[in-house]
Amino acid sequence: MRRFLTDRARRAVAASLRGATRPAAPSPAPAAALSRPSPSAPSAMAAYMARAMSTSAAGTPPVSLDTINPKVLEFKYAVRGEIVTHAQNLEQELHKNPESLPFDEILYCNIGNPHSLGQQPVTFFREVLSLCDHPALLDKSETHALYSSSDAIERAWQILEKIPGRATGAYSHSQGVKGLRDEIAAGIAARDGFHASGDNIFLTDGASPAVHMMMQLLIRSEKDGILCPLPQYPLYSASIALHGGSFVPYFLDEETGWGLEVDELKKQVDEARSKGITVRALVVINPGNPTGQVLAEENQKKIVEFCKNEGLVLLADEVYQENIYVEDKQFHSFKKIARSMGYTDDDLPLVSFQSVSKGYYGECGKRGGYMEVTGFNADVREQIYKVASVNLCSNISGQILSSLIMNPPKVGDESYESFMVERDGIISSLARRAKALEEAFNSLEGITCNKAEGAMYLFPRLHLPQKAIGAAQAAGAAPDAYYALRLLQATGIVVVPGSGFGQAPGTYHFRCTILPQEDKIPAIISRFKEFHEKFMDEFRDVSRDEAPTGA
Ligand SMILES: Cc1ncc(COP(=O)(O)O)c(C=O)c1O
Repeated sequence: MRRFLTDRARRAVAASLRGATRPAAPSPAPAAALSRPSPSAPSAMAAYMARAMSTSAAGTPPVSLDTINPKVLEFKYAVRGEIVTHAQNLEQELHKNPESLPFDEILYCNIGNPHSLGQQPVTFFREVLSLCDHPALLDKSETHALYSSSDAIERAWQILEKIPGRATGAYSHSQGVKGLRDEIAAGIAARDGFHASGDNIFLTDGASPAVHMMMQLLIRSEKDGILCPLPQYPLYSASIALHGGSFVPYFLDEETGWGLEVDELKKQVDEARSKGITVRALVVINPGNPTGQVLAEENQKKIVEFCKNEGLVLLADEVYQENIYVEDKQFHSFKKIARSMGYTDDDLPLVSFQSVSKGYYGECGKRGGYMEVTGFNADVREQIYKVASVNLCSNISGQILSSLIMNPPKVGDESYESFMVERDGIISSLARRAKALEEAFNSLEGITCNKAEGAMYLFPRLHLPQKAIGAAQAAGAAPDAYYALRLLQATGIVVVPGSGFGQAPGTYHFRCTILPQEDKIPAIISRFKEFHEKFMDEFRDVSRDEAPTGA
């Protein structure tokens, strides 16, 4: 079993998550462009502006790749990368000339964006949101006939009471509306069985800004390192690069179902420290993206213990907490695990990220989410608040939705039954889609695929023939990117090459969401199979009997 990779291999993978080209040092701007105009000289100001708006005297534009922040050039973001851009171009081509391609639609399996693939919003949530946004409807008699349950109307009233001025168009407190934070805290306490406080909640425009905020807080220079899983969701590598820190990878073990081993964490921390890196935090994504594993409670305990012993902040990305598809696994928040071990706020700095974009709700476009920040002292908390206040506040619809997902209808509420039918319908359908795709991938020559225990993705491994690897190299592409591009061109199916998430050297994967609607899955599977079989036939360099098949 592959456990630990060599130092060189690890560096190569971490580097592959950055852009291929590091910018040259910025060339000095011509002295004339740098001289500041005197405020008392309007004509000099006009000349300065004219210069700044056009190209410099030397003919170089005032802003070029050589002069923008090199940290921006440094990272890659594969889930919206080149394959997706190519897919969008093909989509335009299809609009113009539907007969021009061998398929009639592009199937975006690249990103966890459920509503874009036809998932319907949860009625209760949308009814409450719409009433909060247009409170005049609350006073109309027709509203009761139009809205499916009176508790949605009642909930909208309750929420508006919590919002100062009942105004969803006003800025709120920079951590979010206090009454909504208290509601979220009550939801966390009900989920975990341990106290939670609204004062520890920071409402954000999705989990992404919350992650950026923590990186901004923790990273002082490239000497500060953040331990992240590989494969990882590229928000982490991108955010660390943007904030000028060091990405310290730890590998998940594919052979044990993407297991997270504390020995591996320890080895990476020691290695980073030996190079003068101060490791500040450990990122754990549970359930995993792109890998779909759900951590076992005992494993989580070891991780908490490790953070405590090593003095690390635990950054727990728990955005897929509602997406569990197997009976023998359950979601446990890291805060619950830490509290059940007897650790209090004084023992362990821990941040949990949650989002309205995932779960059964999948409301990515509403941009809602929060982080629960515990175990930081008051001085540091004040600084986190200051960082949050630079953005004034997160959007109010996202705040309301965050409170709703953490406090959905309960037994006895009028809307409870219909809500549960919608909720369970979505989760059980996702489970069926995950299983159907996993079985299809595993039935193919040259593909092995771990189960998606949770989240929204499968991350199959491609055992590519040497000839295919050679063809990719000749085309100047990573082998998995070459495969993904050929798949797109032949079928219209968009997946993300594994190299965008980081993978053990010499292994190739792709990430495919389980999100296309259930009635589309058989067609996707048959299109995929047809493509894959032809691809293997084109490049096969071993006999069919020797090639590995499904796990
Ligand atoms: C693991 C993980 N964390 C965070 C996010 C960010 O989600 P959002 O900013 O939409 O809340 C995503 C999105 O796919 C994700 O997969």
